[in-house]
Amino acid sequence: MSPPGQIVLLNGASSAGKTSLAGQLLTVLDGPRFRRPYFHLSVDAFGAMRAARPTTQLSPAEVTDVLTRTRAGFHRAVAGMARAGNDVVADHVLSEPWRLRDCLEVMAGLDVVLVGVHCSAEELARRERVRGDRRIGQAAAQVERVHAHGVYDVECDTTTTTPYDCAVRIRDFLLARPPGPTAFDRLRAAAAGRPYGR
Ligand SMILES: Nc1ncnc2c1ncn2[C@@H]1O[C@H](COP(=O)(O)OP(=O)(O)OP(=O)(O)O)[C@@H](O)[C@H]1O
Repeated sequence: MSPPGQIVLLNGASSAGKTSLAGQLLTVLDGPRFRRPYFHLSVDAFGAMRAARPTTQLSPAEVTDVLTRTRAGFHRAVAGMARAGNDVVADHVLSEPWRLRDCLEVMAGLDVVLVGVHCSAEELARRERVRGDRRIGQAAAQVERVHAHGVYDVECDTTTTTPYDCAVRIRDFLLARPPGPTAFDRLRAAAAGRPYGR
């Protein structure tokens, strides 16, 4: 079996530009320093795999259970791909604390690079209006919860930066990663009540 792959985990509100950035990353993470092709695993794509049964047939609690299982399965699929030796760009919305806790647990022992994908509230609302398939204001309402844990390895702001330039910023970070604990290391230590450096 190959050595485990790397997980580049993009976290940001809806419309922050995660999908666009992931597409660029798959192109930019190339060349002699990136010997294996990255895969893009998207939480939205996992949702789209579900049978399109009308949710009216399910109680609100059942809908919540389906969505929770979908996301828990996504976390395990991302970890499984990496454990099989694949490098992965995963995009997610860490808007509920359990999602991050679950990723910290199921991705234990793997190299995870946590990327904060930011965007201004005004630009999020503009994108929602253009897309037409998102409720206006939904993304801005998520922002605080999505970034509540406050720790990243690298961050980008898509408000005025193109997906390509954000991808180059992340590539440059990966090529010159500082030594020391990763964001996931620090979040795990904080969860265990022993913050790094104390
Ligand atoms: N850096 C950027 N600059 C300008 N527009 C962008 C940028 N990134 C994404 N967009 C636009 O914003 C919209 C949402 O982008 P995208 O689907 O990549 O976001 P997302 O974070 O994956 O959203 P969701 O979580 O809702 O699927 C698209 O119309 C896209 O073209």
